[in-house]
Amino acid sequence: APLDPASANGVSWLVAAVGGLFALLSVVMIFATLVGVVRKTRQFTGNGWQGLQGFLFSLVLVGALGSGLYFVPDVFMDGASWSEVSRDYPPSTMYALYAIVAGIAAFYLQFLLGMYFARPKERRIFTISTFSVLSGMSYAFVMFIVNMALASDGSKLALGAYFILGLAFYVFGQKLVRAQLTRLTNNMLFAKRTELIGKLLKTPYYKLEDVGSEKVYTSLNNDTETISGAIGMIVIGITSSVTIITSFVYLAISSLWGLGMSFAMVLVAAVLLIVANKSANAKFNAARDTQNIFFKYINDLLGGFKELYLNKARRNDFQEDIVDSCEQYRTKRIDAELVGANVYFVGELVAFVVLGGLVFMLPALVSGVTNATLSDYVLVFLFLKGPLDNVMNMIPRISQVKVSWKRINDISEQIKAVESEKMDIVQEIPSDVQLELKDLQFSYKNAENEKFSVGPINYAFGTGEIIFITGGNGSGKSTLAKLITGLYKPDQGQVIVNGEAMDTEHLGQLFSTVFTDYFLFDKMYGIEHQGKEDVIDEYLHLLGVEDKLKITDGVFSTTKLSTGQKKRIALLISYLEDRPVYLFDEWAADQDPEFRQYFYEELLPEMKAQGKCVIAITHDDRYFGLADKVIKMEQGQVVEDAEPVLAV
Ligand SMILES: Nc1ncnc2c1ncn2[C@@H]1O[C@H](COP(=O)(O)OP(=O)(O)OP(=O)(O)O)[C@@H](O)[C@H]1O
Repeated sequence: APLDPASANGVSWLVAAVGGLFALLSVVMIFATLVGVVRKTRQFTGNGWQGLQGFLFSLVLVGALGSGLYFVPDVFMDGASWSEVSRDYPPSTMYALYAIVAGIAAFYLQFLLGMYFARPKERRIFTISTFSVLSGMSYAFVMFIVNMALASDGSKLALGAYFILGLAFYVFGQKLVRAQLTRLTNNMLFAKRTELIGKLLKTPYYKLEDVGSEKVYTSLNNDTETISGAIGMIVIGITSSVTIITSFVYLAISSLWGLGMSFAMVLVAAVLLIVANKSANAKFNAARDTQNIFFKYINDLLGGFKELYLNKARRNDFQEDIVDSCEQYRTKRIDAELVGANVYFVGELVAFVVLGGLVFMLPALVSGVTNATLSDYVLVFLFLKGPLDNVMNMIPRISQVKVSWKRINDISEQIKAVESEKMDIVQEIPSDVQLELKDLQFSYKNAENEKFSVGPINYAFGTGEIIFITGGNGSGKSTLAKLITGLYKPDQGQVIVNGEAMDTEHLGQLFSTVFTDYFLFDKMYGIEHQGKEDVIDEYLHLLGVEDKLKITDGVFSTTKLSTGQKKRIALLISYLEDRPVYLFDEWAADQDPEFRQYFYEELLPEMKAQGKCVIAITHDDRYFGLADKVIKMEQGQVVEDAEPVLAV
């Protein structure tokens, strides 16, 4: 008989224990769901016709499962009835039955409750894991049925019905698990991305400069993808592990020795795989580092395309370097992939090694191993090839996820600003400001060769004044501007606003800035443009770009403008921002002489007359006379508080 009372006893106890525990867990879940319903954190969602379909379908499946269970003695225990089973078999058999029935009933109830009283964004981990396990067991079950059919001499139709039942549960379980997982992983990806973006947008400028934008880019893009991609693999791996474990239980009935031997071999293979994988990973990491260099070259290639196009010698030199970098990547990559291929082979071979070991060695090692037992094992391991591959493939994925997860968290940690909360505080912006730079001091920490420091600087200016900052290239003008506007945090000293020291994070709210590397978004973010259409049109006209550009609902018709035109739009935007202090970093450098004159002689005085404080970094000594104060910089120091001389 396929299931004799003696060998069934142990399995029955196991089933009774697992089933009972599962039933208990389901009951706990039912209570949790009911508590949610009472507390109104869960609402009834019928899902209409689709919900009804789902219910009918689940009813059919549960019905099939119930009848399958009912006919177990008939098909698997020599045509016995349940009453005969309870009389002839050990009591554990009936306990197993009760546990299974209780488990199915409780789980089905919690499944329905969870379906009809869903909580928004619910993860349903219990349901997903159950279906994952169920699916894995069904796969193993299908294979046992085939084994039994091969061993039995009678009619195989009843076994065929179980075959179909097992298959149905396998497919249904997989479908459900994958659908849920797709949602789960994409939700996770969404959450991680938005979290990182949220953090990034609260990160002070100087922190991002320290971390480097490339790193953030790869984390946001590649690392999040790696994780979400791997989660699916890992869950499939878990389903497969269940199949393997279930099969092992089945094999234990057939021969404990065989089980021990296969278990040992699978274990050895897994350890081998982990070791091989470690070395593959180290090599992949090395390859990734060279890939980063290659990416930098691609950036240079596209960014400097014009310069390369115009000069053949430059092109050739550059090509040499970029090909060299490709070459390094190739070597490292081949190295890594060869080791990776070994890992793959180890994984692929596991099922065959176990199979061969059992067939050829087990009979020699243990006496009394029958051919029937061997063919049982062979069939099971042929079936298990897929699941074993899945589990073995899961191992490298886990380490990839670990690496990516660590990188995301590292970035997240690095950009996590201690003071980031301060960025959320909206302070009232005064219309009149007096700014005082007090012992302001700063030096670049990331400078590889020589360090550049600014300050200590003491200076005061405010509303109704035009301040020019001048000085040679690299004298620290832009650095000072970044300090004043709070883009950089001073190492020492403070910026005092209307008599009170202000946090670096809050300074930015006072300023409307146009830096030399101004970035023009294709939309007027953060600007209330409604109702200002007339003013905008007037300014577009004044700035001479009215034919070039239309602004509809704050969206620019194009950003393909000349450098000078872009700066003019920047001026318009800073005008609309209407902050008490304007800061222009060599704004006029890109403008034609007429407009330059218009900027210095009309616009700046107009801003001043409106009660703004205007700070301009400039080399235009012709217009120095217009300034109320001129700060001259040399090697990071203010050298001269030049009283303006009127230009002639
Ligand atoms: N991100 C940075 N990291 C390290 N050093 C920097 C950085 N930015 C600028 N520096 C250094 O600081 C010095 C001053 O640069 P800054 O841009 O303030 O000069 P500048 O007076 O505005 O010059 P220019 O007239 O050429 O715009 C330079 O010598 C430069 O090497």
